[in-house]
Amino acid sequence: MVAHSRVAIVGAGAVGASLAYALMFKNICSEILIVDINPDIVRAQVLDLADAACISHTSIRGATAEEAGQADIIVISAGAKQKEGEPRTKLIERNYRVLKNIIGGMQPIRPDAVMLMVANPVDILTHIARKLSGLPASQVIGSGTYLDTTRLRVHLGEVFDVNPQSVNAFVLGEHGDSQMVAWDSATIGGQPLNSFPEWESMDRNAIEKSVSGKAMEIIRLKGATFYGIGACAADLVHTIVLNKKSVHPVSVFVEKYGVTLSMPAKIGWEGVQHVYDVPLGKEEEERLVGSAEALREIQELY
Ligand SMILES: NC(=O)C1=CN([C@@H]2O[C@H](COP(=O)(O)OP(=O)(O)OC[C@H]3O[C@@H](n4cnc5c(N)ncnc54)[C@H](O)[C@@H]3O)[C@@H](O)[C@H]2O)C=CC1
Ligand SMILES: CC(=O)C(=O)O
Repeated sequence: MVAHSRVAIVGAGAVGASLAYALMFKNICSEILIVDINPDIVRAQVLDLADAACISHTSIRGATAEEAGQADIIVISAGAKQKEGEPRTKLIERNYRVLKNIIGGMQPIRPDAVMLMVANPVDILTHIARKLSGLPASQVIGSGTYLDTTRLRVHLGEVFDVNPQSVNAFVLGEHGDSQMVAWDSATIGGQPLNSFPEWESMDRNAIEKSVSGKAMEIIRLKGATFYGIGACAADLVHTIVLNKKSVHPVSVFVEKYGVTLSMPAKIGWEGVQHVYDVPLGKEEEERLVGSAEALREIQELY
């Protein structure tokens, strides 16, 4: 366990609770603070999670927004979620108000805190959180396409009969409808994916559709997604707390595109330490620019 590793989770619904559960069993945080506008949810989640925390080395308690502003890492998972058939961008008006309220309540935010946005639409809210919090861009990260990339790797792991963790392929751009897969740079064991015999027969459009549509399939079947993002967000917190300098696709302000979107980034104590420039084919670059444009249209409104 790391001594200075207090993590606040603002928004204690299904996503916040799944993150807390995944995080406590990593045994790297001294304390998890649970914050929500609904005091009954805070009490219920803390009571339930405390029974699990007893078997880990992390303590858990309810806290105020003001206390959350003094945590080392502040995760924001508060807000409305999509209904079946609704794009993530449809949530912006409601979740902008929620975010504004939360950031207002957390002031003064610790200047060295790292803020991790999870609520949707995550790229736009990450852009807004940076503006409202006044924190440097490198300290305000969105979970972005980490979850989509995980979904892609799970799918490719099945196609190539290999552990998904050994698939090096990224989903980039928006955590949403305009996202794209960087196929040309995808490798397994250092070997480009397009040199494998499976490449020709692989329906890449169908794979992209299945990856970007996975959230909606889960929402249709059980109303929400939470374990996948809980594990991804816990991994990002782990990377920050231990200064692991691991590379994950996260939402961050990217100079090259002038917007907040997902690119692979090296992550450690101070948040994003470096953003990598993935080599893209011409068509891929056009699609990523298209995703940036789609996001810019909305981000410019805030
Ligand atoms: N980035 C990603 O990959 C994913 C993002 N999400 C997003 O995470 C968000 C939360 O989803 P769920 O946990 O399933 O929803 P939920 O409805 O279970 O929980 C949301 C929580 O936010 C709280 N909340 C609302 N306004 C608040 C405020 N002003 N201050 C503090 N707490 C407030 C509510 O009381 C509720 O407990 C949604 O926006 C959803 O779309 C969900 C899955 C994946
Ligand atoms: C809900 C959502 O954003 C996801 O599962 O990808």
